[in-house]
Amino acid sequence: MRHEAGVSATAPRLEVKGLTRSFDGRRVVDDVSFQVPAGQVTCLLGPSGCGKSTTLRLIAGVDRQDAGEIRVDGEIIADNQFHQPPERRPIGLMFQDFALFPHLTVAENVAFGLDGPLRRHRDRVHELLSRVDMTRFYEMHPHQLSGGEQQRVALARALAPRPRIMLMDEPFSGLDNRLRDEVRDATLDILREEGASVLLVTHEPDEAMRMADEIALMRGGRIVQRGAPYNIYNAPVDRAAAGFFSDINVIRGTSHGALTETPFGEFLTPGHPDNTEVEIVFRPQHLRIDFDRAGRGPNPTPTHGVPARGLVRRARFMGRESLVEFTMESDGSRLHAVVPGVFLPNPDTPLWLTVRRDQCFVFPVRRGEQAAPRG
Ligand SMILES: Nc1ncnc2c1ncn2[C@@H]1O[C@H](COP(=O)(O)OP(=O)(O)OP(=O)(O)O)[C@@H](O)[C@H]1O
Repeated sequence: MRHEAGVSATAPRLEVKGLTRSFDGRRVVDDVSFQVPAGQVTCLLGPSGCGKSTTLRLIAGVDRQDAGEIRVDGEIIADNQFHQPPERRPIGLMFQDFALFPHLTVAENVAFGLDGPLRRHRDRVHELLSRVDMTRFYEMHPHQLSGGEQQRVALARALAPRPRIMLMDEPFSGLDNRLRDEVRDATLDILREEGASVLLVTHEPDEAMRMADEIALMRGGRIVQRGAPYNIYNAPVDRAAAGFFSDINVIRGTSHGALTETPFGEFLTPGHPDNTEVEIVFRPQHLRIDFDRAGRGPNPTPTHGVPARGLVRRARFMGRESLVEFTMESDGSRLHAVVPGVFLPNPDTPLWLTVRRDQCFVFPVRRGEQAAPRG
């Protein structure tokens, strides 16, 4: 590692600044900067192809950036001149195709990244296997283990050299749903106990919300938003960021005097100049449903505004909740509601809908963006 004068004792464990990488003239990682503090989990979250894995590969050192720098505990491991080889970086890797070596036993696999033969590392290997609850498999070979067990051995192997940072690229995607939650939580506990900082790549918002202290949302090679899961979910920077975490409803209107008229009454749209088109975005769980009483709905309230009538298009039971799709009488647009438990009204049932005002996000309409679907 290149040592520099003035390295701060409180430097982040991992710091990435202005990282850029192009392939065939296309920037797939574009000026990416973020930090991972010691002992914390940061998730790079984004759709397929947005540059998450490439970012991870640059940090691992298996690929080289065109520009930018990477520091660990304040010390440069890669910049425009210097490139520390991957095996010298204090970084552990767990990738999707985490394949264990089939001809080595579980213990030999775990000892693989340590210098010298297994007999010199028996204590450390035992400690790691006990931590992942796999000591009884010590002498076995990978083909004798289930997917989840192999995953745990892979974690023990990655942890063996005591990496300061663990890079994980969709490491749980090969596991079935129930096993995944279990392995995910156990892995996180172990990584925290070991004091490793984690950078996890995933395209699944649920996984990021479950694991991350901080989420860095990526799109088109750039980080578009960073923050704690709660903040990213509840204060998305734009419509796409809101829509990445759940279905969303979108109502369009034109702002006049910081107000926008909609079928649900007027919405406050401060900061949007007169005559700009805006989108009012909210999640399906914030669309409230009331029964039709002789052609009337509930009275308007400050929290829910004015009710608007919709006809049920279809309703589906999803297990813990029901998803009801409406066609709005006012303009034929479609809205979705999520209702806890079982609620399966017949198609064409008229119902009244209101929107939780404090759960709405207002964004300017960008050129080329699609309008909400119509029924
Ligand atoms: N070695 C390469 N040569 C050319 N293009 C590449 C190379 N590696 C990645 N790319 C391209 O860079 C873009 C980003 O790829 P990357 O694997 O980083 O995305 P990702 O966000 O991890 O996606 P996924 O979730 O599907 O793995 C993609 O369009 C990919 O085709």
